[in-house]
Amino acid sequence: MAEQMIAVEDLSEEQARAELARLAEEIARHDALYHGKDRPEISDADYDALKRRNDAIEARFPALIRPDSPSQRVGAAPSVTFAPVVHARPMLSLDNTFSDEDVADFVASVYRFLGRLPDDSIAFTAEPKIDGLSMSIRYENGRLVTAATRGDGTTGENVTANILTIPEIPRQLPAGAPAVVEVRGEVYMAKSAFLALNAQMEAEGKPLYVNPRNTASGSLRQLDPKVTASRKLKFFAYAWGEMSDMPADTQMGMVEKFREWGFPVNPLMKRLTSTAEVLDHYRQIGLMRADLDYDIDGVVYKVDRLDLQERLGFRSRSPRWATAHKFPAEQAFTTVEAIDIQVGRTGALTPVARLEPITVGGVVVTNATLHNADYIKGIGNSGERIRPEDHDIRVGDTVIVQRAGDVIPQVLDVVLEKRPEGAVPYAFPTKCPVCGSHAVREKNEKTGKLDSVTRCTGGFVCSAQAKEHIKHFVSRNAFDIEGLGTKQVDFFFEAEDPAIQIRTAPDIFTLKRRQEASPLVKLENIEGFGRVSVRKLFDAIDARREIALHRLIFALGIRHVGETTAKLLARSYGSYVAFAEAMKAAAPMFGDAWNELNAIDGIGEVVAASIVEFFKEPRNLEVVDRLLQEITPLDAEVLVTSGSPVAGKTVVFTGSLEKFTRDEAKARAESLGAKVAGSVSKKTDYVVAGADAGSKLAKAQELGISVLTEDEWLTLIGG
Ligand SMILES: NC(=O)c1ccc[n+]([C@@H]2O[C@H](COP(=O)([O-])OP(=O)(O)OC[C@H]3O[C@@H](n4cnc5c(N)ncnc54)[C@H](O)[C@@H]3O)[C@@H](O)[C@H]2O)c1
Ligand SMILES: [Zn+2]
Repeated sequence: MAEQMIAVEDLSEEQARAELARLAEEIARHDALYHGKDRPEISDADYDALKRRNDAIEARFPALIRPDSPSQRVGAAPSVTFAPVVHARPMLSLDNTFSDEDVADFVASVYRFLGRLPDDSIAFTAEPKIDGLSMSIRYENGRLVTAATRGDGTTGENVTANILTIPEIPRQLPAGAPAVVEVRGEVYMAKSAFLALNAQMEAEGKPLYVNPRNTASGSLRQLDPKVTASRKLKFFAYAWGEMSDMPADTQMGMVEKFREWGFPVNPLMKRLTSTAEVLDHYRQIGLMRADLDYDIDGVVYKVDRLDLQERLGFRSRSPRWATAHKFPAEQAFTTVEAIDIQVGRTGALTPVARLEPITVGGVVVTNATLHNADYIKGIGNSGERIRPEDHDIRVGDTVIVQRAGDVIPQVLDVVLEKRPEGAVPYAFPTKCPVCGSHAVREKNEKTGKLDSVTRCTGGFVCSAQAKEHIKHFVSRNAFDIEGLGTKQVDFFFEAEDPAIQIRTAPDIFTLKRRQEASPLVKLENIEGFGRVSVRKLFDAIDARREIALHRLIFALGIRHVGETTAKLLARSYGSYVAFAEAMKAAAPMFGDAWNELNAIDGIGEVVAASIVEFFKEPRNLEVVDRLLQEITPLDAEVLVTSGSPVAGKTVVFTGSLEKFTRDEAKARAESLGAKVAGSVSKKTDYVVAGADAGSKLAKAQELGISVLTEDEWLTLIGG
């Protein structure tokens, strides 16, 4: 499809002849793949485009129409695997319409053909176009005798044994049905059955099926009817072939008869009289499309009155009284030209496929998300296979792209047959493409497995994340700088002039100096800032040049380090220098510093790893150093855990205490690293009993736990 095609109106006769020959061959090849093998190589939309080009050339050069032209043929030759069935009446295809104008043209052509009938006097039926395969089922004297596929329209394949495995197709018609009845309709596989089948294939480690249509067709055209039976196929009746008697005189009436005879018919079929109504129903069905349990690819319009159908008759491959109004294709094939990495506001590295532009669902798609490293390999979020092992996505691959509703386009699968030689598996970057910091996959706390997301560790410096980081930095529980709200941060971040730009946290504290040094660009002259507000802003910034340690730690925006963790860290290490040194020492993720960090109650391995990654990244340290030239973190009151005789011990206070209140006792014990519990258990280390201690004391004695008086407790903790 990529080669430059000459526009139809510019073709010379010689070129047109050659092009028609090429199209005849190419379309025949796709027909054989699609109808014969159930293995299309191009999307339906691309196929339809080839057909339309063929039609357009033939319309310009009618003399060049070939006997083997795709415009004169239906389907593909029947497979020799099945006995041939010559259809009593041919099984034709449908003309396609793609736009509202096409539909209006169709309606107008019907009126034109039938002679001057008053506006809106011709009724049309509108019903979903089921994406399955058409089937003709013949009944003689009420009994099902043959079932045949469409084949090339004249001769189909005898699949009677397979059709008999579909329970919702009656074997016997009720008394009163005509002697010869050929009911035609669509065999399809419900989406739910398709998903269940694929789930089973996956469990058995077998390759997955591509879509319900091909699977239905493949399931039906099986030599072993048992396989067909296991596939739970379904049927909708909507047309007929030979009928020894006509039981109704409208399309709607015929379908109603089928329903009475026990055939499933589509409930969304409607009889309508104006183009506007018809188009409205098309849109209604379009809205329901995703929720239906079967795939549809359009809406079929048919003239309702059978006498009018007869007058309209047929073209070579389709009736003049019907048309299929197709939905925009939601899947298409295209090639991956490159895989780029986008860095999100939280530092997530998201791979994006740059695609050769393609129309999907009526919209041009040039990019599709590839989610994460696992998705590229064909692994889902819970570690399950979503594509076969060798279907990893590579640059140069031909892929199936899907766009459903407003969802970002996705790459569904890879066409292995089209993988170019030398295509190599995609190597996911280990460094952030924006800032160069190293990127990591975290371990999931619950499962112990690697997180699917790869993240940039340079949160503090990475420009992809910087704006969000600055907003976090100035937020209420961090530096709490009044006058630097979201709007202002956006303004300073986007400012071009270095005198007013804030791109990293230290820039906040140099803003005033830069302003004073800049005679030209003055904040107070910029709309939204007055002299007063500028002075207030600088005051607010200066007021934070001394900052509580936990606020600074929180402000760094280290992943997983919230306010509570920041406080724990501040109280554990006391000063910024001690904290930073310990974190650098913990980098190998073993040894004393690492163990000490993990021993802090409330800090798990994931949090610890995240802090260590932050301090491993020299880019982060460089910015923090610049920040520390501007601010002074205040030391925190250190929580003495090491060297404390009660660190890690569990204490229960009971009875009425005289030397301290319950709250004081608890706070003191906790500051020494002890846990204070409300009840006595085997895990209790000490029970501190005041006067009138009751059941807790008894329990402690029973369990043999040390019981201390208030004084003994004070002696133990050193007063
Ligand atoms: N991707 C490929 O390589 C490739 C190749 C060949 C065909 N195709 C696709 O197959 C289709 C072309 O095949 P086609 O010639 O069968 O034409 P068609 O599918 O566009 O229309 C005719 C068929 O619609 C079906 N149909 C479903 N619901 C119907 C209803 N309610 N009333 C009447 N008919 C209904 C019938 O089976 C009928 O034969 C197109 O969608 C085309 O894109 C794709
Ligand atoms: Zn980065």
